[in-house]
Amino acid sequence: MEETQVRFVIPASEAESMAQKANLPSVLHLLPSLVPSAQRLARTPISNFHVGAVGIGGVSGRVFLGVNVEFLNLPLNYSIHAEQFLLTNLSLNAEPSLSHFAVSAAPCGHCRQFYQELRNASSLNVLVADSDLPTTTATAFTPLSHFLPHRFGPENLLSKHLPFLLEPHHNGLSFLTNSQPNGLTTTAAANNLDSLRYAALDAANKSHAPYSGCPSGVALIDTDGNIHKGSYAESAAYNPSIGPAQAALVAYIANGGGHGYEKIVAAVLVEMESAMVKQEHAARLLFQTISPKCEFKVFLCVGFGGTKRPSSI
Ligand SMILES: O=c1ccn([C@H]2C[C@H](O)[C@@H](CO)O2)c(=O)[nH]1
Ligand SMILES: [Zn+2]
Repeated sequence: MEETQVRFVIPASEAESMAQKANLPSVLHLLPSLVPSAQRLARTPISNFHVGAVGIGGVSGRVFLGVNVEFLNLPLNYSIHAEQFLLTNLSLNAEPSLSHFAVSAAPCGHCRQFYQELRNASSLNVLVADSDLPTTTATAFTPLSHFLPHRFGPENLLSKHLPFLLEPHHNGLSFLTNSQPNGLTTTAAANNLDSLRYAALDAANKSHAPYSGCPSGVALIDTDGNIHKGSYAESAAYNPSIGPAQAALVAYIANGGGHGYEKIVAAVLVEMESAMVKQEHAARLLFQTISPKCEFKVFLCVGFGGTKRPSSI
């Protein structure tokens, strides 16, 4: 498919007309056709292996893209998989469900696990749009349960009455009184400190952290004065979780925030004072490494923490 500037979120009406123009029978067929365009947006300084994932929102019909992102000079577990990027992109655009997605290579075990956080995990339709596969396999959506038949998931730990990933969350967090640290020194960032703090608090309130009860959020600002925010999202299996700093970088990339990261001038993390799981050191290291001049501040909050911890046996 011809493209120069495919965007990370495509409105439903535009997706419909793209499908019609390309003579495709439905928007579902558009998903694999956009995978190569998504792949070109991947940021892979380490592997040079470009993964693209393209999904459709179950409620709005919008089409969302995801790409893999690797960071030089950091451990590999700071990387973001295309499938995780895709879910983060849905979350930051308040899309409450994903029904189908196409991806350029078979999703790894870690992504199969991360997708268990969705209420419709078993019936989520996946298409591996790998041009090396026989066409029969390459054109069929298959339920995620086929890729991960014997699953470990949220219901092993929690009640299904709690919100799943992508469903609306409000963690009831507010700032600790008198928790104002020194202001940021960069003028643009200092002028926007309140907006940044509240954007990070909002992101923390939307965080999916039912397993630890330690939600968090990050907001960052770039040299154009644009604010990008991201919410921490946990997995029942812990390790495929996505940190709040990575989630904010997904927003930065998806909003067209520029090629490198040196435009990021300040970042604010909001997390709970009493948190057992803290993001501060990991987030600071990430921003320091990718944008050495970026100022990084932490604001503590209090609150219910959103969801219940798993009960012990
Ligand atoms: O399911 C997968 C497997 C791998 N990758 C990325 C991670 C890394 O950037 C590169 C090589 O593993 O591909 C994904 O995005 N999704
Ligand atoms: Zn993966």
